[in-house]
Amino acid sequence: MARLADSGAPLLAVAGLVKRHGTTAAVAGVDLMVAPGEIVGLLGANGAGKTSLIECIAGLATPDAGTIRIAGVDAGADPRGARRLCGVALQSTGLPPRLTVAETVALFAVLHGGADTDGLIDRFGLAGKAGARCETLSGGQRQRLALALALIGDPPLLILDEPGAGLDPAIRDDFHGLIETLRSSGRGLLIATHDLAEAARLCDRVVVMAAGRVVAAGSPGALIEDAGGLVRLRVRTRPAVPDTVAAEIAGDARLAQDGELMVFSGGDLRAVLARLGAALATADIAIVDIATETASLEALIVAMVRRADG
Ligand SMILES: Nc1ncnc2c1ncn2[C@@H]1O[C@H](COP(=O)(O)OP(=O)(O)OP(=O)(O)O)[C@@H](O)[C@H]1O
Repeated sequence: MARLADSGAPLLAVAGLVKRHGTTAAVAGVDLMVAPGEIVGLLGANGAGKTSLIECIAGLATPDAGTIRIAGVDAGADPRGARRLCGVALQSTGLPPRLTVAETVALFAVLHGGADTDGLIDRFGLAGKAGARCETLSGGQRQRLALALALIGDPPLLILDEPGAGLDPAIRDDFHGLIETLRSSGRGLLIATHDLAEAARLCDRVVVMAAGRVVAAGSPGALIEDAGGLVRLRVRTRPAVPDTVAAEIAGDARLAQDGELMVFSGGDLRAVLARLGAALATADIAIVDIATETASLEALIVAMVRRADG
């Protein structure tokens, strides 16, 4: 694992992937990479093709075209070899209800290659539940067990489906901490999520899918920046800036002025900031407060998905 992580080669390289269900192209030509020590978020509306893509990568479905390489192993040529390098925690992977946590971990260890099963149970805070049947676990305990099972065989690539779904905020926070530890160990993680706060917190990059294609990719911050970054600029001065000067500062941006408060929106707000600095440098007017608002990742993705669907 460490050697693979150190090599810098992608842990996942998907190229030109197509997956059809009948006449529907659920995945219509997708390229995707995950590097060692990177968490990539897979976002998109219901039906965008995320599950179909993940099922192909996890070896649960056969693509109609394209290639998948996991830590350098071509999944088309060596599906079993590729599958061993990829740990998967899907929502649809049910836990065996009547088996205990320890029995489940032992069973997966037999199926996927030996592991320090007691160590894994401890590490995921499940030692107190080792003898409990899976059907009695809470949502958070189930998620932790699913992640522990995905790690059996020490795969360098992990695929997680909605990892924080249904968890209360404190437990979700702990769980996110666990995921970050896995990233620091050099693993690559691909996370499908509808939770944009989760994506913004965890992901180094996000890939947005719509209608089977990738419509945007980049770091959460870069996507917001590309989409215009600043959406509103609120400036309070003392005394108020005269109307005519305020209009010059606004340029092509909208301006709402109420005494000492000016709110600029809708134009090139970086240019507004520059003109504001220049205009006030020579006037006897002080800036009392300045606040910026940026687009949320959520608003941005809703807009992108609408654009791609329309
Ligand atoms: N087994 C199937 N048979 C027919 N069509 C399918 C099948 N599985 C998925 N599809 C279709 O493929 C498209 C992509 O579905 P997919 O489940 O991959 O999307 P998704 O992004 O995972 O959605 P969600 O967020 O709702 O889970 C949808 O139009 C869906 O109806």
